[in-house]
Amino acid sequence: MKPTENEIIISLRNISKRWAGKTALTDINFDVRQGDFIAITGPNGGGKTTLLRILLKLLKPTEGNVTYYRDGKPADELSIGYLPQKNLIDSHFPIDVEEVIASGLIGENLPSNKVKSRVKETIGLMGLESHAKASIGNLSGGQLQRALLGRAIISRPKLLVLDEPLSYVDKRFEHYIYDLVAELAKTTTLLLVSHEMSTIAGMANRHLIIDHTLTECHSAHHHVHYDCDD
Ligand SMILES: Nc1ncnc2c1ncn2[C@@H]1O[C@H](COP(=O)(O)OP(=O)(O)OP(=O)(O)O)[C@@H](O)[C@H]1O
Repeated sequence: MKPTENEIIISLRNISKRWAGKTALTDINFDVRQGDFIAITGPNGGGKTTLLRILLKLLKPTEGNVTYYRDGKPADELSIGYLPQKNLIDSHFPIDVEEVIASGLIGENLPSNKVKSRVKETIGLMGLESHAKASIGNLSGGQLQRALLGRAIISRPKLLVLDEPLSYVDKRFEHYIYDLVAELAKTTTLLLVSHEMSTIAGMANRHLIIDHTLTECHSAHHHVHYDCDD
């Protein structure tokens, strides 16, 4: 599939990142367009998470610029839902599933009854009804992953950034997440980091390999070798 011709919502220009002299990313340039479903893959340590964090403005690049656009004009903010890699979460933080999911609505200024109904709906969507009051430290890896995915989607963001959404999720729920992502892709711009060759990356319309530099592939069969087939 060809990239969509819709308007640009994020542009990255000449992004480089170095940590203590070690280069994580070199001269990355790309645009995210509204309606894109972008799958990002690449070897361990290639810089995928670093790139996502720069794109989310959680991390400053050593060089280069990230610009958000709304209605074609540069904007300070963009509504983004983010599912981080599970190992970036402190699961000892004393917070329960309902609170984690509700925290995805911070800044939305919704009335409390609306917040309640959205939380309930999202908990149902994530199959976490029986764990709503469980502290996140007592969840299995897959349950925590679902709670974090619920937090990422509850605000119905314009862009959803998913870093390895299938890690820790069991086979049964994996299919459920495929279907959910397919459904979300109809209305939401998606950026998905996925290690392995997977059906989920096959749903994307653009495929990027990040191995310190960026390569955009024009077929979806590159995941095994981290190399474009074409
Ligand atoms: N906070 C940090 N301080 C120092 N170096 C870092 C930091 N975060 C990442 N790095 C380094 O930057 C490089 C890219 O890491 P990053 O986590 O972005 O890769 P990745 O492609 O997401 O890897 P993985 O597939 O293992 O998740 C690695 O060499 C890593 O050690």
